[in-house]
Amino acid sequence: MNGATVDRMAGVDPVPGVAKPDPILVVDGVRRSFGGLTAVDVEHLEVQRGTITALIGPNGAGKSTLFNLLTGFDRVDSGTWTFQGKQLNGLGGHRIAREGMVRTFQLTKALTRLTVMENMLLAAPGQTGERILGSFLRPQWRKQEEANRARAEQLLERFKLLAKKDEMAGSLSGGQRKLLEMARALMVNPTMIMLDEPMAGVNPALVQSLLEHITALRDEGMTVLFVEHDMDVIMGISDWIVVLSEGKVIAEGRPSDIRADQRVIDAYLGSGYEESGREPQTDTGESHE
Ligand SMILES: Nc1ncnc2c1ncn2[C@@H]1O[C@H](COP(=O)(O)OP(=O)(O)OP(=O)(O)O)[C@@H](O)[C@H]1O
Repeated sequence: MNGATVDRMAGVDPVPGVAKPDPILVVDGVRRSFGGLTAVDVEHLEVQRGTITALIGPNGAGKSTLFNLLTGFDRVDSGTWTFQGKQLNGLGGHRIAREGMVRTFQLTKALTRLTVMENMLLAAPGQTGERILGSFLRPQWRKQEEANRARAEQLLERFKLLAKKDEMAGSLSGGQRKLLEMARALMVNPTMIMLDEPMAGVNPALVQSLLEHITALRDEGMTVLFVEHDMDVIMGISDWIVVLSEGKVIAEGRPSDIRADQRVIDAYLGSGYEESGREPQTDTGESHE
């Protein structure tokens, strides 16, 4: 399961902005400021199809903001990005999800007062607006609903949540909510999944299971981009790591490249990381998304 056992990035130089052989996502000149603060300033970034890529960096580096911009939950000040060759600027989150790029949130968005199944069905394609049409085309609508329910059951089974399908999402543990969040994201059958801190607040017993789910998605051909602070997780499953600091990509490479990169050690990992193999000293407080 370790990204290091197969080099999916063979021949790619560990240089910020480096071109990839088969990029699914290409970001150019994406900038976003809040008042006088430049939160994101990414000159060029490519994400290789079919890999697990980690986006790491200190608190406030701009990781969540970049996720929000690319997935249509915030607007860029300038810049463009393409997903599978299609420019996504200006599209909202639902449209972008329909293009095949979905994301999860740092603080899970599971609706606590709906059941697990209801949460899944809400994430299904065609949930917004199409119900009105559905009232005129009821048989098709019912067929769609049945297909959505079947897919939801399949995914809940995969994520070991099927037994909980009629329970309120609010009754799930933190880790189970993360699993539900992943299952929900998969309802639209995406090509790429972006996970914002999938391990935050997860009981260690479930971390391994989440890791296996993430690597399984990659092994089935999906592209995974994830933000995470846990260095063991990052180094263990990533094919490639992108390091953001003050909104800019300061390094990218394989885990072995990143571990040895002096700029990354200075900006994020801290001296002593290499010897101890420990997590960097960072506050992972979830004050915002
Ligand atoms: N809506 C907002 N309004 C004002 N400032 C914001 C907003 N969102 C983010 N910021 C600021 O932009 C910078 C980047 O924040 P962002 O949340 O993207 O960082 P991050 O790398 O995801 O951090 P963390 O690891 O703590 O989640 C921070 O200085 C943050 O305070």
